[in-house]
Amino acid sequence: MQVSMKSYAKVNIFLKIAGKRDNYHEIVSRFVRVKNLYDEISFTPNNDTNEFNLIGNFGCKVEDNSIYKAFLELRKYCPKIDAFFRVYNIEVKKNIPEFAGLGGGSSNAASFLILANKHFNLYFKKNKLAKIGAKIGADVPFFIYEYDSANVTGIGEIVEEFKEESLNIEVVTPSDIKCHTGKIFNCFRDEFYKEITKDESKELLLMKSKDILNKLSIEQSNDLYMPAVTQYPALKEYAKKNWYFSGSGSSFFKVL
Ligand SMILES: C[C@](O)(CO)[C@H](O)COP(=O)(O)OP(=O)(O)OC[C@H]1O[C@@H](n2ccc(N)nc2=O)[C@H](O)[C@@H]1O
Ligand SMILES: Nc1ncnc2c1ncn2[C@@H]1O[C@H](COP(=O)(O)OP(=O)(O)OP(=O)(O)O)[C@@H](O)[C@H]1O
Repeated sequence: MQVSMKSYAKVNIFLKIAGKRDNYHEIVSRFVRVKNLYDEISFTPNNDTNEFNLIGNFGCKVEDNSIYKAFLELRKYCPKIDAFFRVYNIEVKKNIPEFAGLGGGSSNAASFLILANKHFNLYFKKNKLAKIGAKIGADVPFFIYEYDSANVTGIGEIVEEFKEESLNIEVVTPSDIKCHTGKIFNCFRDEFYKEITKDESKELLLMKSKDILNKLSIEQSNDLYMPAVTQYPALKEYAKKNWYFSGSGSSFFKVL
């Protein structure tokens, strides 16, 4: 018996900083799922290692993997999953590039929690799964709710569905530039710090994604763009008209 689900990428139509919270930043952002770019996560039988077994093309050790971290968090609420994952594998067909501003690791963690919630009949509600997910990464709550478009605030834990037409998004990820999220937030804090006003925030959160991109430049739409270009100057070569920057990068995207 096999269970599986798609683990989508996301882009940030806009990402503005609204304040600081310890060494994190409060954000005001529109997240949109990219329906044609996803990993596939499955629980598959025949794990003969008698321990947690994660199969997939990752750039990090198992103990640093967001899926493993999600497993450890969920096990606190449901110890029986330990025995299950000694005889079942977690297999991930990776398509989302890492360090790309596409939420790959966060999306995988959320998909693991959603799949396990169903498979083990835990009946945890979305807000409980989102609370568990928030401990693993700031973007995990967005993926837990499974909205196509959402307004995300707080440090990523406040997720409100935004109803709009389904968007067709094209993504380009420079293969040779790996953007470290923490490094880019720190550069923003040190060299580019400013906070969005309440009025501007209110206006953007009400606007359709296409209208936002027609109104704002790449620099205006994402506060992390200039810090990213400062840290990784080679990004400039990829900046083209009507292309925008997702999260902390390195990906650019276009709404078709
Ligand atoms: C840039 C975004 O991807 C936008 O969607 C998110 O804000 C970042 O989400 P993420 O990659 O899941 O971030 P995490 O892995 O939780 O945090 C990585 C590092 O980014 C910085 N960070 C992250 C999120 C946030 N709201 N403020 C921050 O300052 C912190 O230094 C943190 O140590
Ligand atoms: N399941 C996973 N899939 C991809 N990367 C993962 C995973 N678990 C941990 N990581 C690690 O997380 C780090 C960042 O990867 P991730 O893909 O989440 O960054 P990102 O694409 O920049 O996401 P974001 O949009 O949140 O910044 C890398 O070191 C990567 O190896």
